[in-house]
Amino acid sequence: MTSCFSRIPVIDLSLASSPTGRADLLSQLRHAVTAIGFLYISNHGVPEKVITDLVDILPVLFALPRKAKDEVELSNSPHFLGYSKVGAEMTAGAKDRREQFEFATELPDRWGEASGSGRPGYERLKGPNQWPSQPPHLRRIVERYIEELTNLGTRFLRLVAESLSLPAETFFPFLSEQHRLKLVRYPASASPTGSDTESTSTQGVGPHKDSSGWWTFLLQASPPKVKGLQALNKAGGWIDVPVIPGTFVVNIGQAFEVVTNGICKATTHRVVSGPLERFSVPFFQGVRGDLTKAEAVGTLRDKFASMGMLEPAESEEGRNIDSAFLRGKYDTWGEAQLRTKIRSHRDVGVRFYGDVYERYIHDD
Ligand SMILES: O=C(O)CCC(=O)C(=O)O
Ligand SMILES: [Fe+2]
Repeated sequence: MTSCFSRIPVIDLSLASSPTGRADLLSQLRHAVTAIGFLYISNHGVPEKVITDLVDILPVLFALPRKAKDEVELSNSPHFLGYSKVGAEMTAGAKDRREQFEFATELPDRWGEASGSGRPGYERLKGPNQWPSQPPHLRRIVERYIEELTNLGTRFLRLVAESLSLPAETFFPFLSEQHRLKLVRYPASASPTGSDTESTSTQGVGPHKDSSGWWTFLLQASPPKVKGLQALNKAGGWIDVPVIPGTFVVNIGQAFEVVTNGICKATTHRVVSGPLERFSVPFFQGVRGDLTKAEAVGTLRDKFASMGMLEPAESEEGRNIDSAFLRGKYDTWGEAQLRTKIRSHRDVGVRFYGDVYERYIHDD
């Protein structure tokens, strides 16, 4: 259950290799994943240069002329990869004020091959990136970062499993070969002189639970004076998640909430833009498209029940998880995912997914 937390814990992953620190780490992690759903990790093992290369290239990338950004527009891509301009996305019924480049693990488009016919439509979410030709080295830097975060994600999942008293590799069978990442820029919101931050703040991204992955590993790529990210506690309070250099913010996505029968909650969060421009890089660990609801909910239920984790008071909450995947009419994670993508990028839906477009748009 997401508790009434007032701060987000910082968990030092280097304790994992200390014989005395490991038990401490696992107990801190267990509390963070079952009671908060949001945490920072420090000493995470991703080389500093891999991170600084990415952070340094963001202002250069976003300073590209409009024409260069439009050449890699997301609407060209059946895989929903590429550039989206400010205002292209809506969350919680309002327009988000951010621009972004979306990339993923580089994969061939197997759906489009003759031998791929008959594959489900969601397989088409996998495919090649659209790489802008400038700045130089962008592709190398992003690919290196994806590689490191993929490995971090795997190491982290082992620890989470252990913290829940499960075998270390419990969550691996749910993973996809594709992980997605966004390079995001929130423009500074206009700030009339003398007015306070609250009245000039705008929706960078509205309140949401992450729907596109398993776990999210977020790099806040701006200095600590730049605020914006907030997580919602059980009392309805928005708790600041300030920039802490050297850390990633880690939070639970909806599929993980489903697989853990609601024991680990996907915590609602948002970004409120202020007077300073802000950059961030969320990395969404991918979930296997053919994961069914029955498998997602059933695999661990007996295990959790036998460990006494699904007590009667909690089980109802666990079974009523607020997840589009469970509530929707589609049986696989891949279909639920494709539907979400088409509904937020309708031009891509019309252009590449004509066979399901009408059904996905009108099925609420
Ligand atoms: O930019 C951030 O700090 C958070 C972004 C986010 O929550 C998202 O893209 O899902
Ligand atoms: Fe998010």
